[in-house]
Amino acid sequence: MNVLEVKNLSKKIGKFELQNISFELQQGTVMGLIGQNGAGKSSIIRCILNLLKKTSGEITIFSKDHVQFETEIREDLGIVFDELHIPEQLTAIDLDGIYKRVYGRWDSEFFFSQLERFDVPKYDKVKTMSRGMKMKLAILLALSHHPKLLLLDEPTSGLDPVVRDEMLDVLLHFMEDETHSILFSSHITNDLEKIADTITFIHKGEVLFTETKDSLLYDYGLWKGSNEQATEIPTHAIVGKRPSAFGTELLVKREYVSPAFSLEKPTIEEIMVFHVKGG
Ligand SMILES: Nc1ncnc2c1ncn2[C@@H]1O[C@H](COP(=O)(O)OP(=O)(O)OP(=O)(O)O)[C@@H](O)[C@H]1O
Repeated sequence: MNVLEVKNLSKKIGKFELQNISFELQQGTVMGLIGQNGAGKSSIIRCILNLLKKTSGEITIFSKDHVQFETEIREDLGIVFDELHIPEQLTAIDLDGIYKRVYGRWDSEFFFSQLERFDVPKYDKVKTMSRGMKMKLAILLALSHHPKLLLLDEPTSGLDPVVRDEMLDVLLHFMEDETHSILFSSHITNDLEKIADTITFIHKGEVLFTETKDSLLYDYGLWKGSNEQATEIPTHAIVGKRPSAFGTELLVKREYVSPAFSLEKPTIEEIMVFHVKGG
């Protein structure tokens, strides 16, 4: 069952355009939306949430139209942006009081237990918190009404590796329930490598591909060798090329390359960089 379906989404924003974006998020899975700065990831999430009005296309969440059933859908959605959009003079205690009135299923007990678990202070004003603290608070605010789908827009950008790891732990814990799903936009591909099941790659407002992480990492290989040896690799196998200390580094489609060539497993970051820059 798909919890989110985006079909032929188009949206013009100034000179930028999202063009015919389509992808599906299956229940119980995590999809990573990757792409360079300015590729259109945030705009897609904003269109899904109807914060940006789409020009055309169809978006359904839990099989319901995202505009027509917006209020109903919100109860089951947890949303985190890269900035915490709440008044800075409030404390976690104040926020509990506010969210309780917004969400029917708000769970104060869960919220306070998670604040304690992740060392987020209850009585401090948001403006006195570090960026890491604020992002942990943002995620806990998004989780404490027990949503079924999390939409996360660059939640780990600007965080140190320890806090990022803690955040991923929270998300992995959320995913232990198989009815839960996450759409997670990031250009920190390391994080996605840890938790994503599928990857949708956005480039200049278009979907370049959607693939499962495992097949993505299996389908591509990284070859390193001299410039001369590189000429033996069939050109249709080459996705991208860059100079290296050895001569040349190639990202190739494994299926078109003879097993005689030794290939390394690329990272998602390498797949992204070669696609964007190495053509
Ligand atoms: N209000 C706006 N007016 C004009 N152009 C905009 C506006 N908002 C976004 N854009 C443009 O839309 C494009 C896509 O931006 P978007 O924020 O969706 O990208 P992104 O992939 O999320 O990037 P990042 O990783 O930097 O957050 C960019 O070129 C941006 O300059």
